Amino acid sequence: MAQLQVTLEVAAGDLDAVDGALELAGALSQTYQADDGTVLLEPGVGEHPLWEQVRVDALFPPETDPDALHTLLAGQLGERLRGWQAETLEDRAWEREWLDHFRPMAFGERLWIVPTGAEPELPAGAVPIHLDPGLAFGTGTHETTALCLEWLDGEPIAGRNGLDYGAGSGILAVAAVRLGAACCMAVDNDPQAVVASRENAERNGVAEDVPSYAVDQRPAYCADFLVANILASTLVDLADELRDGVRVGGRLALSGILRGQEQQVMDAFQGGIAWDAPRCCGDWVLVSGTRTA
Ligand SMILES: C[S@@+](CC[C@H](N)C(=O)[O-])C[C@H]1O[C@@H](n2cnc3c(N)ncnc32)[C@H](O)[C@@H]1O
Repeated sequence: MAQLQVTLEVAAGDLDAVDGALELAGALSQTYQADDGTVLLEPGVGEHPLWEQVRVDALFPPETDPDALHTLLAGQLGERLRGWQAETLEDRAWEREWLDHFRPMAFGERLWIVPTGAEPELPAGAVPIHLDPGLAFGTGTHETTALCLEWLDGEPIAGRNGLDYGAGSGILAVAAVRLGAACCMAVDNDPQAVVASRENAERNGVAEDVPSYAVDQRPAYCADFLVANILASTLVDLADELRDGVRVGGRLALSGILRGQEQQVMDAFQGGIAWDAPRCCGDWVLVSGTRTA
């Protein structure tokens, strides 16, 4: 399928924020070209002291509306969104290219994300998750996902029922069940994500315990724990629904929040949650807490 390519000119110091915003907006891949012509395929190039300006080419699914994407990114990035160009590229299996650059990665004490087909040697006690994100977000490489994986790894979720709201590839729901949860429902408003989540659950042998639904077609369900990695503005809009998705005494974790946005997200829940200390990774924050009322 043809893909939408968005090109941006980014000051090196803004690269992490732009990279994160592109991923959260649904970019399938990003490549970076420094102002000395060097082409890079890994984020973090903004840390190089000699590169003042980096060109970023990001690929999005074909159905992406460029105007809506521009509005979303402008809201996230403000003046850091510069040099915007959008064009449709010819057919190519862009969504598979990430596999060439994807290596096993550890999260928390036990979780390892492993590309489908790879069988690396892992330490004793490791819990591997085999992942092919398809076209949906959730390779485990993004800080917001990493924060959620580490949170799940540290929570007493064994035998409990979870809800992964905004599941993308289903990485968090699959991880929860592989860590011992009895069940973790995966819901998303993107039909491709529902398919990817089902496939990834099957690939990891947990399909029965990771039921995947379009968000408006899910059965009534009140979870012991809930994890939602979505943009801060969406978390604010969904606050009541997310709180009601977890039982009183249950736990919830919210990610996809840029530093400085966490208070706005917590305020949207208007009490009823006893918040833990926020956790940070790069520019991103995860807030978690216990539902009290
Ligand atoms: C940043 S991705 C997170 C994917 C995965 N959970 C992870 O942690 O890597 C956000 C996901 O939320 C979904 N999403 C966005 N708004 C939503 C909404 N209002 N209801 C349900 N899902 C939503 C998107 O389709 C996307 O798959």
